[in-house]
Amino acid sequence: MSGPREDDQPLLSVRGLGKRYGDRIGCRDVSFDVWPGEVLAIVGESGSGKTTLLNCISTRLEPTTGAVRYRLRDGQERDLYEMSEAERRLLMRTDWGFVHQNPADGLRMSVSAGANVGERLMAVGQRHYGNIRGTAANWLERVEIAEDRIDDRPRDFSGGMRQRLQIARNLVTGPRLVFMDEPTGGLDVSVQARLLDLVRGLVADLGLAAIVVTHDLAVARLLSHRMIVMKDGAVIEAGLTDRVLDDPQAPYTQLLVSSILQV
Ligand SMILES: Nc1ncnc2c1ncn2[C@@H]1O[C@H](COP(=O)(O)OP(=O)(O)OP(=O)(O)O)[C@@H](O)[C@H]1O
Repeated sequence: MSGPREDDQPLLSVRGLGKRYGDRIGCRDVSFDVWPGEVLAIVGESGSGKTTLLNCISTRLEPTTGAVRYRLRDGQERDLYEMSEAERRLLMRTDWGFVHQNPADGLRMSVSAGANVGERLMAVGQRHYGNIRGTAANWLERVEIAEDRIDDRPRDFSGGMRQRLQIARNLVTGPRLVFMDEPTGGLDVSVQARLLDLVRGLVADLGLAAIVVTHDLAVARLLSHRMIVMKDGAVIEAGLTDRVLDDPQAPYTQLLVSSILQV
């Protein structure tokens, strides 16, 4: 799959990004671009620095070195770490989504499914109760949650339903970029397959850009246009997903790919 490039400027540009935890390296000298409508996968084994990188580019963790630039809706490009805290918070609310591996981290477990989706609309200024509930109901349907569950709480949902609800909560405000941290981790294989299909369809329909962290090459294959492979905090290979998986260049990537094929 090749990424749509209807736009000639990247949405997000990461340059020379590094994060140290004391003497320990989280990630180092990472550079890449994400284009509008493109899905980028960050893959690598446990401890390779994927989560550190995702947190640094989504402003959840301040990098030690480097820059992350983001192109706003008005076309202006801004360095995320030169923005004020208030500007960053606004961006996170209006332009970005963040799908956690554990839905409990991204949902309010004790309020209804409808409210979980609806309160995000209120956070961006919508006030009309009927419209908010209507939009929430519509989004629940889009993520295949039955209409009669709208007043149920996510703590009474299955793992797959919770994850689909978290996705609806993130997409309802029409973000341009969504970060996903192992979005299918911890789910049964059949549930994973269905969720991946759903995410793939939604991302394509909405023309969303997404950055997906996964240790699972099958997830990268299914969702992403392009991927970067990390080892010991550094990017050791990057390219179109099909190219990297079908013809890996770095010995480490060859090992990763062949170990999956043997399973
Ligand atoms: N808060 C922290 N304090 C110290 N070291 C950390 C911290 N968080 C991560 N690290 C270290 O940074 C390196 C990268 O970790 P990171 O969690 O980013 O990897 P990962 O690829 O996301 O792994 P996993 O798939 O297991 O989540 C590891 O050596 C890890 O021990």
